[in-house]
Amino acid sequence: MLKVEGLHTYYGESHVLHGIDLQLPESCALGLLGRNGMGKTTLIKSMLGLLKPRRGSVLFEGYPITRWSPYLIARLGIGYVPEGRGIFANLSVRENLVMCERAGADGKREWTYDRVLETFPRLKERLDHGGQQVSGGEQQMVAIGRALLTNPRLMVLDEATEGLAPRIVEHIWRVVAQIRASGISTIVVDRNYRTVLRHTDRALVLEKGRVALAGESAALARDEGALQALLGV
Ligand SMILES: Nc1ncnc2c1ncn2[C@@H]1O[C@H](COP(=O)(O)OP(=O)(O)OP(=O)(O)O)[C@@H](O)[C@H]1O
Repeated sequence: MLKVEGLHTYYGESHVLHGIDLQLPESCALGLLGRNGMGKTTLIKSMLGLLKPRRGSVLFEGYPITRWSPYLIARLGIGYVPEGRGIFANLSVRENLVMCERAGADGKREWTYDRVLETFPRLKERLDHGGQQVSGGEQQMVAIGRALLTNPRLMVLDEATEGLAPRIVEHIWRVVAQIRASGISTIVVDRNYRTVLRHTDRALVLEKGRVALAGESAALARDEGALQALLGV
């Protein structure tokens, strides 16, 4: 479904990604791990057209999407929940959701406005609130709901549980599990690596813009020593 080869990305002269390779098969959940500043968000943005890699290639469903515009990449069926959520402050919760509702690239409409509200019942009482008048957890639910309403084939979640209360974090992981069970491929970035490994099939650990470790999540979870060396504080 997704294939990244030899990706190099710079901010000006600062060389941040040093030749990343990754493959994501259909219906696979991939965890992206690494300490702060190791390049996870840069990698995601480089795959989604938000940053232009200087070298390397990205292939999604057979389309060579390297350097395509983000909106064209999104239309191929990628739902993105960005770090910081990206909620439109001047739109209500309802408007934030409704504006994104559309059939997927395959014509299916499995995720509807009503289904999103069933998944996140708290939002039902907040529909007329401004996008940024609601709590951080509710904003995160809007961001996830909005991405699901595009009926994506691949969901990318960058730090979706960052700074949220434990009960909300659990809820979000349950929704991630539902998304995964429904056959949508997922890429998940999160600080809690043990939880990421429980919710994914494969994972890779970035260190200074390079893949330091990659493999099946269950196998990686048994290698606590290697994980601590790369991710421990
Ligand atoms: N806009 C930018 N301009 C210059 N350097 C940047 C910019 N954004 C990120 N960087 C640098 O690129 C490197 C990778 O950052 P990135 O945000 O991809 O890391 P990350 O693994 O996602 O970490 P975090 O969890 O902190 O978001 C860091 O050294 C960071 O300082």
